[in-house]
Amino acid sequence: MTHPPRVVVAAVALVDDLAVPTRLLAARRNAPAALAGGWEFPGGKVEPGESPEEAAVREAREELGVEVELGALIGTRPWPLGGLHEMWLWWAVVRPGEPEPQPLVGHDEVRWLTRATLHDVPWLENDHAVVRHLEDLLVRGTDPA
Ligand SMILES: Nc1nc2c([nH]c(=O)n2[C@H]2C[C@H](O)[C@@H](COP(=O)(O)OP(=O)(O)OP(=O)(O)O)O2)c(=O)[nH]1
Repeated sequence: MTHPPRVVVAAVALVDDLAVPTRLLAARRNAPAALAGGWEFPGGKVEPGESPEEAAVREAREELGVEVELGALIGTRPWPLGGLHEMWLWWAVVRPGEPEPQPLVGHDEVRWLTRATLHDVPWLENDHAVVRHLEDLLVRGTDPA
């Protein structure tokens, strides 16, 4: 039996520094109801005629109001998100001179997490594998007391 191809989602693991990432931006979804309140990586579906990289940059602009620079892809293949979607995820940083990321569209809060606080928010179920993967890659930064 064949299955329809998964919908491709492009997203960013926005960090403070590509070489030495110590904090990661998580965003809390405000819709749809089934996902609202869950934390995720800013991103969304790749549109026709767009590369996944272009989609990741566009979604960061639309959702957070910032221009980002992409780093390396995280993992060697897309991360499965349940049976319907798969997610390409890039390291990324906010470009110099840009404002702080804001929850403009799709989210009602954004929060910088460190390795120590990475699991303090309820990540979407489908993101648990990639979040565990990132835990090993985030450098232990100093948390505010
Ligand atoms: N952006 C993003 N989506 C995720 C993550 N984890 C996860 O399961 N998803 C799911 C939720 C959605 O079903 C799908 C992404 O769709 P979306 O609703 O964010 O896409 P979009 O911005 O293009 O929205 P729309 O215009 O189609 O409504 O992937 C994640 O970490 N980031």
